[in-house]
Amino acid sequence: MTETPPFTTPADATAYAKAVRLAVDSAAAYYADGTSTLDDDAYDRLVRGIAAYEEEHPDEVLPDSPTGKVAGGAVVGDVPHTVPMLSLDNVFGPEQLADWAASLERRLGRPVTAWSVEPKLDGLAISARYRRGRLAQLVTRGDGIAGEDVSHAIGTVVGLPDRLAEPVTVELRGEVMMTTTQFEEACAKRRAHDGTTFANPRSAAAGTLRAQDRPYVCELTFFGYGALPRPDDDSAQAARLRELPHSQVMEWVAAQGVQTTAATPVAGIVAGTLERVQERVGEIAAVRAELPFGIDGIVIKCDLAADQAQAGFSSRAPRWAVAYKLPATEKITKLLAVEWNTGRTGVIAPRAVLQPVELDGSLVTYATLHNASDIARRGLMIGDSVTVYKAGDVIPRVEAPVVHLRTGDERPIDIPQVCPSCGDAIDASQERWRCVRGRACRAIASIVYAAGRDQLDIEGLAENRIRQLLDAGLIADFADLFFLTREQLLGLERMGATSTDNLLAALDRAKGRPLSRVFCALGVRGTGRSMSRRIARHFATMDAIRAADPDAIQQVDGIGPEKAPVVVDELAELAPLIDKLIRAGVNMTEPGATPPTGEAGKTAAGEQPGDAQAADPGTTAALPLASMSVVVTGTMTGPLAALSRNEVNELIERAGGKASSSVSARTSLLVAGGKAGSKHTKAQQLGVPITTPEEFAALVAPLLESPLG
Ligand SMILES: NC(=O)c1ccc[n+]([C@@H]2O[C@H](COP(=O)([O-])OP(=O)(O)OC[C@H]3O[C@@H](n4cnc5c(N)ncnc54)[C@H](O)[C@@H]3O)[C@@H](O)[C@H]2O)c1
Ligand SMILES: [Zn+2]
Repeated sequence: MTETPPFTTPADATAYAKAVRLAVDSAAAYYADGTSTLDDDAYDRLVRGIAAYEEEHPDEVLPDSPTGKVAGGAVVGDVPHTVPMLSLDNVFGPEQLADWAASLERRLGRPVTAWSVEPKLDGLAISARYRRGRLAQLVTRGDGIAGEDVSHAIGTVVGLPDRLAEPVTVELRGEVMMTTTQFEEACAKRRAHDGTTFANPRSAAAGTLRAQDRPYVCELTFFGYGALPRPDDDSAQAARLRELPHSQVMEWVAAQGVQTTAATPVAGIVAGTLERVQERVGEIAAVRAELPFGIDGIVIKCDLAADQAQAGFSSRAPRWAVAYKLPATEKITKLLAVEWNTGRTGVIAPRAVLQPVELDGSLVTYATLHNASDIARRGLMIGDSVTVYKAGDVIPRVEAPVVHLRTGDERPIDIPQVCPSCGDAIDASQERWRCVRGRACRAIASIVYAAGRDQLDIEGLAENRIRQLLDAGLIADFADLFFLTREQLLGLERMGATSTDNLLAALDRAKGRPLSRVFCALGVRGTGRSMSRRIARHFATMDAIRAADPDAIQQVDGIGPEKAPVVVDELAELAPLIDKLIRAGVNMTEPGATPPTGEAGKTAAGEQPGDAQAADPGTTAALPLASMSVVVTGTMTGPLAALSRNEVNELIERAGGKASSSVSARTSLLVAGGKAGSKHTKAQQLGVPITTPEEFAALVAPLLESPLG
C-alpha cells in the first residue's frame, strides 16, 4: 500500500502548462483570503503531478512553476526577513518518515540524537519582532524572503503579549490562527455585518490578519514555535538562544509570557527514537478531533542546534524538519440533492446528499444541513461545489458553497411546503421546523423506538404488529399499549391465543423496567440512552425529573444551557403521555438511586448546585468503577456475551462508571473483546489500560448478578 495520495502526471507540455497555471492561481487565492477553487488535497496532488512531469522533462520546467518555492511562488512581500521563513517537506506515513530520517542521518553522517515532535498548527506563519522586550512589528511569511507588514493586528492576538518578561530584542516565530470559539465569534460578527461567514478557521485567520479597515474586530490566537536573535546580535543571550536545543528554546519562549502548545493536550515532546516519534504522532492524531483549534499534521524536527545547523536548508524548506500530514478533514465536493425527513419527534430536517468524498479516513455521502434558514443563510444551491468538514466522530457538515466554481447550472433547493411524511402543515415559527402534528406525525417510529431492546424491550412486538394496532385505531402512542385487552388483541388478524398471551406477558414485564429505560422510551429530543441513564440516576424518580427547571436539569453531566430548556419543554409536551404511563402502572423510579437532596416538589435545585451534584454520596465512591470513564469495543465473551452493548453500558453505570463511546486521553479503561479495531489501537497509542471482557466481568461481578430490569 502506498502512503502518498494518488496524483496524475500531466500527459504533455500543454497539460503541464495548464496545471502550473491552475496551481499558481489557486495558491494566490489560498494565501490571500482562502477562496481557492481546490481543496488542500487536490492542490497537493496537482503539485505532485507537476513535480513528476518536471522530473521527466527537466528542460521544460516553467519559470512560474510552484515546485521548490515557498507558498508556491504565489505571494510576495516588501519587508525582508532576517532569516528566510520557509515551508516544510511532507511525509504521509511511517515508512516515508523512516526514509526521510534515514536520508537526514546519511547527510549528517551520524544518528540524530533527539527529535522534537510538535503539532502542525493549521494557521499562517508570522514573525513577531520584539525590541527590548516590546512588540514592535508583525510580518507575514510572504514568499519566504520578504513578507507583508501586518502590525495593525497587534493587540488582537491572544498569546502574543505586548511585552516580554525580559527586555530582549528577539524575533518570535509561530502560527496565527483562530480557535473554534474565536471562529464562531468571527462568523457571528461577519454575519451581523454583511450576512456572510468565513469558510473555515484558517481562511478566517488569514483574512482577519490582513484586513485593515473592517468595522468589527476579530480575535486571533498565536502559538510560538521558534525564537531567533538578530543575526548581528553578539550578546551572550543571543549566543545562548542559538545553541540551545529547540525544546529548551520553547521553554524560554513560554517563560517570556508567550503562548506555546505546552499547555495543550498536544504539547511538544522530545523523543529519543523514531519509534517514540511515531507513537507521539499517533497520540496527537488521536486527540485531533477534540482540540479547540485546527492541526493538519505533526512537525518533526532535530532537537539539537548542532544537528539543525549541519543539516541546513533547501530553497523551500529546512532539511532538519518535516511535516507528517494527517488525512484531510475538509474537502470540496458536489451537493447532489437535499433530502427532507420528518424525525420521530416531528422535527423536519434537511440532509445533504453528496458526491462521495473521503474525509479523515472515511467515505462521506451525507452531511447535516441543520435547517432551512441555515440553507438560506449560506445561499446553497443543488449542484454547488461545497466544502464539507468531518473529523473523528463528529457528524459531517456542509460548511459553505464555493461560489466561484458555479457554472450557471445550479438550481435552487426545494424547500418543502408541507410535512414530507404526512402532508400536514409545517410549524416554521422556530428555526427548527416541525410537523404541526408533532410526535403523532411519526407515531409508528416513536412506538417502534419505545418498544426497542434498549428501551422498554417489549418482546414479540414487531413493526408490522404496531402498524396493525395503529391502523385498527387501538393505539395512538406507546402508552396505549398497556391498556390493550385480551379481546382486542384476539380480534386482530394473524393473532392467536398464544401470541396474545405472550404479548400481554411481555407488556407486563415492560412495565417494570427501570426509570432510565422508561425515560429513554419517551424519546426526549437530545437525550439518548446514556443521557437517559444519567438523568434517571440523578433524579431517581419521574416526579423529580418533572419538577426540575432548566437550572436543575443542567446539574446532570453533559446537559448544557442550550439543551436544558429543550428537555424541560419536551417534558411539558410529553406530559399527557407520561400521565398515561403512570395510570397504566409503569414503573417511574430508578433502582438504587436517591433523589437530589432538597428535592421537595418544586424546589429549584439550581440554588443548591453543590447538593444536587452530590446525588448519592458515599455509595458511588465505593463502587468498582467509581469516577472511571469506560469504553467497550469488539465482541463480548464470557459472562458478558449475552448482554447487548446498551446493557454493558448500563452495567458500567451501575458500577459507578461513565460509559463512553469514543476513546480519548480521558478514558480510564477500554474493555476490548474479539475483533476490536481502531478503538483498541487508539487506546494503545494513548496508554489507556485495556482489559478483556472476562477480566472486566470479574471486576464488576457483584453488579453483574443483579437483575437487569
Ligand atoms: N487549497 C489550495 O489551493 C492551496 C494552495 C496552496 C497551498 N495549500 C496548502 O498549503 C500547504 C502548503 O503550505 P505552506 O507552505 O504554507 O505550509 P506547509 O504545509 O508547507 O508547512 C509550513 C508551515 O507550517 C507551519 N507550522 C505549523 N506548526 C508548525 C511548527 N510546530 N513548527 C514549524 N512550522 C509550523 C508554519 O506556518 C510553516 O510556514 C499545502 O500542503 C496545501 O495543502 C493549499
Ligand atoms: Zn407530518
